[in-house]
Amino acid sequence: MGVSPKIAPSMVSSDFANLAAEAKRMIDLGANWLHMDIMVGHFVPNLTIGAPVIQSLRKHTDAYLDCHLMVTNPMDYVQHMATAGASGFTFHVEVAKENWQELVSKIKSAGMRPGVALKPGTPVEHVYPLVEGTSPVEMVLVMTVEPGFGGQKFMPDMMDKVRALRDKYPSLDIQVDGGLGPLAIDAAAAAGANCIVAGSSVFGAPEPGDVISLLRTTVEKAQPTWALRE
Ligand SMILES: O=C(CO)[C@@H](O)[C@H](O)COP(=O)(O)O
Repeated sequence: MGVSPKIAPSMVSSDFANLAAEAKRMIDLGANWLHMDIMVGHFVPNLTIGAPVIQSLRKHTDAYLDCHLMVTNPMDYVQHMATAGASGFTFHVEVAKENWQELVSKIKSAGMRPGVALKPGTPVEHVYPLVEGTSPVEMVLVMTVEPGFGGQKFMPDMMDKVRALRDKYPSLDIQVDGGLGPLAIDAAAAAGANCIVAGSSVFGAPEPGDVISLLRTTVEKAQPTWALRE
């Protein structure tokens, strides 16, 4: 199995006034990626950060900045995010429509890694063409809450999507995001997720490093079972 666990604290749960220090703390505690939620008041009813904050953070870290764009017009943000120093650019399939190939090419040409996300109500089949295209995405993000806010409850029904993706694409990065922590990780890892986003469970823990390492070891233990199931 070629996919390694990638644990990505969701920085929307961090202290934004101390973002550089929070980012360093997470990487020092064993995080692989930093998950950056870009919300601009449409597509989701919340506002967080944009390219200027990514640019500021980039001056303080060389970590992989895994950017999830909850926007209706992802194409408009590709160059801004690349210039700011984003590493991954994940857009939503619900807004990608027929121009997704151009969007993926643009993301790659700008030097970022493309991913596609789907909301809880979106059938998993909608992302298959983007994984199988001539210029495919490199990660699928299965939302396990309605996007927009941290601290919501994990939706176990979404694991059918993760299982379907893992059975179809053994070496694809499959990310889950929303309500992940010590209680939900067993289900997510067993289904086949290897990229784990966790906000409140990490930042709210007395020992965030213990949560990061539990998330990682649970994925590592589940990995050998993925190829064995019927
Ligand atoms: O993108 C989102 C929500 O839209 C997530 O990244 C959450 O911010 C994760 O937070 P928790 O559910 O882990 O608290």
